Amino acid sequence: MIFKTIALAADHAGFPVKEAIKEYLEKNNITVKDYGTYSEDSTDYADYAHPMATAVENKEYEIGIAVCGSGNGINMTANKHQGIRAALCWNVEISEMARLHNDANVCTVPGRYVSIEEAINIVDKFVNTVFEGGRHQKRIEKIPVK
Ligand SMILES: O=C[C@H](O)[C@H](O)[C@H](O)COP(=O)(O)O
Repeated sequence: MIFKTIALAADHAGFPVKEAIKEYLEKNNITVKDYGTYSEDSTDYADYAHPMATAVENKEYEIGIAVCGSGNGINMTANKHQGIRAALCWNVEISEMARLHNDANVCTVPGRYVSIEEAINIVDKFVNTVFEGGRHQKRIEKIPVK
């Protein structure tokens, strides 16, 4: 895997998938910081997405992986951070493109719409794909609002 330190976040809808991802990453000797949530009790995705995104933005962790029901809420929240490029990765190909073309540093997964196996495959592709650079470099540099 390219990345060795990963921050995790989820709401209640993403909790089971987040737990499976955490187990998978730890089995692969990745240093994981879990920003919660820690159960399926109803909660608010922004409370977990913001700390995860801050940690990635501050380079405490190389990338983030975040799960909510649709993936959208947690994705929107993470993308409010200047240093974050969060991509909604709903299949393996999109996950690969998010790294190849967008140098995404947060992978958001729609926990209610993918199986555990699909989620692991999405994450596996994300953490093993290198940004292509080249023409894509100047494009990602144009994303932030100055
Ligand atoms: O974008 C938001 C996420 O999909 C949430 O996980 C979802 O809205 C939670 O829904 P509920 O409160 O009905 O479990």
